[in-house]
Amino acid sequence: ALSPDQGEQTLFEERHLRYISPLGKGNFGSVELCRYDPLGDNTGEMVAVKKLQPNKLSTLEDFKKEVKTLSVLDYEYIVKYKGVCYSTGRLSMSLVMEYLPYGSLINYLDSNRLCVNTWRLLLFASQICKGMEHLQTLRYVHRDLAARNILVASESLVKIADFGLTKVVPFDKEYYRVSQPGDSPIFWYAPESINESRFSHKSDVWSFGVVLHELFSYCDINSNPKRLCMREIGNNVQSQSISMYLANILKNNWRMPAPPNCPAKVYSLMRQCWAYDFEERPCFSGLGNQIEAIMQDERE
Ligand SMILES: COc1ccc(-c2cccc3nc(Nc4ccc(N5CCN(C)CC5)cc4)nn23)cc1
Repeated sequence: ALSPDQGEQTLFEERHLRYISPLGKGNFGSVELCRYDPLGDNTGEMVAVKKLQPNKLSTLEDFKKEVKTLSVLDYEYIVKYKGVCYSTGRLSMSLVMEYLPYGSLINYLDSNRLCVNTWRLLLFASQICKGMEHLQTLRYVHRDLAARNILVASESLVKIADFGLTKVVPFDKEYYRVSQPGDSPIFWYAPESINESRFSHKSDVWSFGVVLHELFSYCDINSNPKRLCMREIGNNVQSQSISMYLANILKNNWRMPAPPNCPAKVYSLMRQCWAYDFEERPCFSGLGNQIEAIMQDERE
């Protein structure tokens, strides 16, 4: 169990957690929709329960760090932590979070592209940007910012989820270096993350630029970052050398093209996030200001 000094842990009793349906699977384990119904009369609240499957990649220790990370993050653009559930007998534990009814941003945009206009895409972008700004104030680096990890709470609210890869930047450094990269989402990675496993707020800004591209592509599978990069690299490249080819084309200043009908000012934001030199990339607060300015223009 997490010791009491690691923040208050609301304990959910497994016997009151009623399984309803699967919400998704990842290399960490699975997330299920449950109703927490201690009264047993179906009046309990719906919750998203992330069950840990300890395997070679993710251990109980990693999971406890993820729980700790989420439990200290209390912000409107970050998925809400509710508590933990220790399963009787079995070693594992579950993370209990608020349930966001609209699901992942990818599914939402793909099935609502006709009724989501530029202004709403910019609203979502500004919310993600504010969420990232909050993470930065706590010296957290997300390391896996991608549309697949953004959840939709309502037609006008999205939240950042999945802090499985999040790390705290040491107080005496400006970056976090990862030892074993594992199965990394390299198509969302900044060059220094691909080449040196170096992660910082500025590498999160690079990934934010990729999320902007996903937003303005309405998460269309045909313009998915992996597909666009692999088309440039050549689909017949062996898998172990893909990151080297990707690092090369980025070094030679190739970048993903603007999504169809993407406003020039928005594509310019993406290109700022994709500056090769991380010192030239904007910070999240500066990005937030630029997005709000473009929203003003879109409003008129
Ligand atoms: C990788 O998979 C997940 C799945 C769920 C979550 C998660 C965490 C924390 C809160 C939370 N709320 C929802 N809501 C949600 C709603 C609907 C759906 N889909 C409904 C339609 N189905 C066909 C697919 C899932 C998925 C998630 N998902 N969710 C995170 C990662």
